[in-house]
Amino acid sequence: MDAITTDNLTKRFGNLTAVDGLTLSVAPGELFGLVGSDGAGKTTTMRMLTGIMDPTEGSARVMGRHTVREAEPLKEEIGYMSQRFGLYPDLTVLENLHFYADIYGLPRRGRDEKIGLLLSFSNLTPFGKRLAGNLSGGMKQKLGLACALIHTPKVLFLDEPTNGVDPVSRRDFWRILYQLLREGVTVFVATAYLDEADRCNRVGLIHRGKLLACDTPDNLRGLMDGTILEVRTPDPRRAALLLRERLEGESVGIFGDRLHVVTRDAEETGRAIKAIMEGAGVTVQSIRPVEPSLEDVLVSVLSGEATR
Ligand SMILES: Nc1ncnc2c1ncn2[C@@H]1O[C@H](COP(=O)(O)OP(=O)(O)OP(=O)(O)O)[C@@H](O)[C@H]1O
Repeated sequence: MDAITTDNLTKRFGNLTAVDGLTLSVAPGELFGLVGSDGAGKTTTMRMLTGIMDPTEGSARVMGRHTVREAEPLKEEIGYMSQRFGLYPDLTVLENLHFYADIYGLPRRGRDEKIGLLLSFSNLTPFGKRLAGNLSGGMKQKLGLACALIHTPKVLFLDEPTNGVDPVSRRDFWRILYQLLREGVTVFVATAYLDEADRCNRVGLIHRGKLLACDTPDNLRGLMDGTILEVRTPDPRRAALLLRERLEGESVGIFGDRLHVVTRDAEETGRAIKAIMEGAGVTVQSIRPVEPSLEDVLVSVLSGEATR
């Protein structure tokens, strides 16, 4: 049995279709990433999968439970960390965990052991008595995760769990997720960070409610049409403006201090880039073909969508 299955899952708000005919399945123990920009439909998908919101059309099952007809028993199988996860800032770390233990009706016996385990698992043991409101952003996220795990769920839903968290805490958070995976938990994570998507077993790219592609990160990279030329220059912004204006039909993206140009003819385009930039007095440090990143794939799939 799959951990998650959806069939034509759809949600409309008036004229707006927030989630449009989503059909996918996630295997038990899999780490699945739902990737898309703001407003793509990730949160709405999560709300339907966790039984909080009913679909307008279609259906979903999680651990075999129908998300509408069996919403109550479903809640025992899943943990959900939403974007505005309900931590109580005036309660301590320990009190927050006890609060969630009460909500899930965790028996008194064994409760302290479970909370102790979760605290050490999330590296929060020394902070048990600190008010949640006084925790750093990264620690808040870890406490949120610990609370979502209080009842030992089989499937964990995380909605942009590391949004706004510093890189070190993000890495820490992912280390904890990998540990959960080793324990057999299925993780469904929504993220706008493509480096995080790259850590998933499979990734679904969602845009305007539609699933545009769904595969392993490697196979998604294989979807790239053409070669990526990486251009290094001290002035990437000016170079991008110039190349966008002068290179016909090629897509030009800025990736930090580099440009990525997608082309079907690497040699010819490489020569053209050099001539255009040098002609305009913009220094070319190097031009070389590179492996596409997931971000390249997303940009390429979305630009294909835009011209459709
Ligand atoms: N309750 C609602 N009523 C009306 N429109 C809504 C509602 N919830 C979401 N939407 C709209 O549905 C679309 C998808 O929103 P959703 O929150 O699912 O996207 P998202 O990918 O999670 O983005 P974000 O990360 O910004 O939350 C958006 O256009 C949003 O404005």
